[in-house]
Amino acid sequence: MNALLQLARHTLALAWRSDRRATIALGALVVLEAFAAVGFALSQRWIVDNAGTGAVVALVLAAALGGLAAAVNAAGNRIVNLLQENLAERVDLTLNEEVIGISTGLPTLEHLERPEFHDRVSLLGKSTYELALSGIGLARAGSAAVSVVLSVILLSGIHIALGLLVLLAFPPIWLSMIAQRHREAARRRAAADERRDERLHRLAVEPESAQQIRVMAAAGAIDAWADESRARHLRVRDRGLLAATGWELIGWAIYTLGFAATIALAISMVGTGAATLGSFVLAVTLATRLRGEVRRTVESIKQVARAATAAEHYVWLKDYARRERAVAGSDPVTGPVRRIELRGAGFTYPGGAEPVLRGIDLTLESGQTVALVGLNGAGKTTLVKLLTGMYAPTEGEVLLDGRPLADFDAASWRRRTTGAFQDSFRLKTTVSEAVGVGDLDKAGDAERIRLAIEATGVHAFVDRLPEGTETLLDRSMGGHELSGGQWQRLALARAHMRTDSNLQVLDEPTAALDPQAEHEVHELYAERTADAAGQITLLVSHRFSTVRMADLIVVLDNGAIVERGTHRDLMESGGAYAALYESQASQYR
Ligand SMILES: Nc1ncnc2c1ncn2[C@@H]1O[C@H](COP(=O)(O)OP(=O)(O)OP(=O)(O)O)[C@@H](O)[C@H]1O
Repeated sequence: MNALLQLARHTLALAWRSDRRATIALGALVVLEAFAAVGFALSQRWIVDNAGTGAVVALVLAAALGGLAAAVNAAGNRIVNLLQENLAERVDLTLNEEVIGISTGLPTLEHLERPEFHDRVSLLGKSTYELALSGIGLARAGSAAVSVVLSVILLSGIHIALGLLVLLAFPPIWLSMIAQRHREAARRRAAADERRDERLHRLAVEPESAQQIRVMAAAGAIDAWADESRARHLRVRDRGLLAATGWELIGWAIYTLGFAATIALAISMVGTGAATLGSFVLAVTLATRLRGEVRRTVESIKQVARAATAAEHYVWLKDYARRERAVAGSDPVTGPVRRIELRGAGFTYPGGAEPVLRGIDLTLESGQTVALVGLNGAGKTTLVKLLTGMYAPTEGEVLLDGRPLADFDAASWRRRTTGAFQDSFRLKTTVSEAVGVGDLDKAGDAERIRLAIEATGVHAFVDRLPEGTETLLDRSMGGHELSGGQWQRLALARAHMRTDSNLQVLDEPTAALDPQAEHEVHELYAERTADAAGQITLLVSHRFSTVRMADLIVVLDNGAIVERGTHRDLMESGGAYAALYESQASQYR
């Protein structure tokens, strides 16, 4: 009962937030429907019993009542369906916004590593229709119940056995609830395969992946993997559906037998004179309608049960966000941070068996450029994620001027960080929007955007675009497409927007640039580090010509720091760094 009330509260609030007028209109129509059903049956009895008695007024009133009830029923149904569609679309939008808000409002990105989070978001996304209609489903179940009670009172007046017909409603209702549980459990089991299927199939139509898939002639294989996942999730869902249908059929078989017995009883009562013909018509009309009411109740219950599962995902997501926010720090990062430290820091990804970072002790001082080097998979990007507060270390801590990063409000630390990354995302907006978003406070400042564009060399190709910085970067919308290197430069300009950052991270953002361009970019950031008070630059690169300029070079191997020092120190010590540097330099020679 408590869960039902919670569901009603959540879904009504959602519907209310999405479209007030539609919610009120639907509520009013559902109440009218409850009385229309009984009104129609009563009018039938009065018409039959008064036919041929000369009671014209009674006949006219009975006919008017019948007509009105039938009209409310027919028109009501149609309007309810229309309003429901409309409301469902709006609730869908509201829910999407809320889920995005929950995801982006979380202090770290840890939730994105959790399959359960993705499963619940995707199941919720597929159930917004049910969730939108569940408030109305509950109201309809209530209205059907009122209608059933009124029918039972009238039927019992004819014969108590007819009144008991209502008991027959319980097997289909109860068994349909069991059926629904089977369906939901199957959907839950199928969710991961369903996501994989969708994701793989999407690869074929997204421009970034479609080309590479064709070059490798891998479309068939990827399609086959997607099909395997589809076959698996459909098999699981079909099995659930089969079990559910079986339970529902048993319920309706019991009901149909009872219904046939009732009609037989009503016929025999008219035969023995125990009931008038009008009462017989009333009994048949009510019994028939009762079947409709039971069916309506069963449908509403199904809808509500589906919505209850969706609401459970919704409540889970909200609770998850609340729990995460409750343990997150709230102190704002104010003045420039002079020292960022990692102390005994280790990290294991959620669900991961092995730590990918262990025992990291490292201090970054303001004014320093620190380079991280190491083989693929050594843990460089993960270290960056800890420093930018995307993940909290699972061991040890990150300190800002001696205080744990966990004490600070994550958003305020992010406002003090900036960066460009190896897999920078392609923001397909206008050039100025794609750059301006690097510092939202200055996103409308054309002068600031221009400076960022010029400093990073983006103007060299943007000025040749048909509408300059107002050019739309989206081919699918008739806009312009950039090359891989141009997209990377745009990401660098975005990172350049923020002038009051404390930590700037360059995590291989120049892989697609030519060596000369890369060199210029790193010089630019080194200048920024020297100029701005409190600026710390963290550089991840595989190009040693760039790395050698750093004040401190840190070599990571298999999640641990194995060497640190300046280029000269490390070359003199002749360790891992010197070997890596030599092997790259000899290739150039
Ligand atoms: N989101 C993730 N979930 C689980 N494991 C991950 C995740 N991201 C990275 N890893 C694992 O963590 C280890 C370190 O990865 P990381 O990206 O930090 O390495 P890297 O040194 O930056 O490598 P590269 O030079 O290839 O960019 C790898 O073994 C990788 O498989």
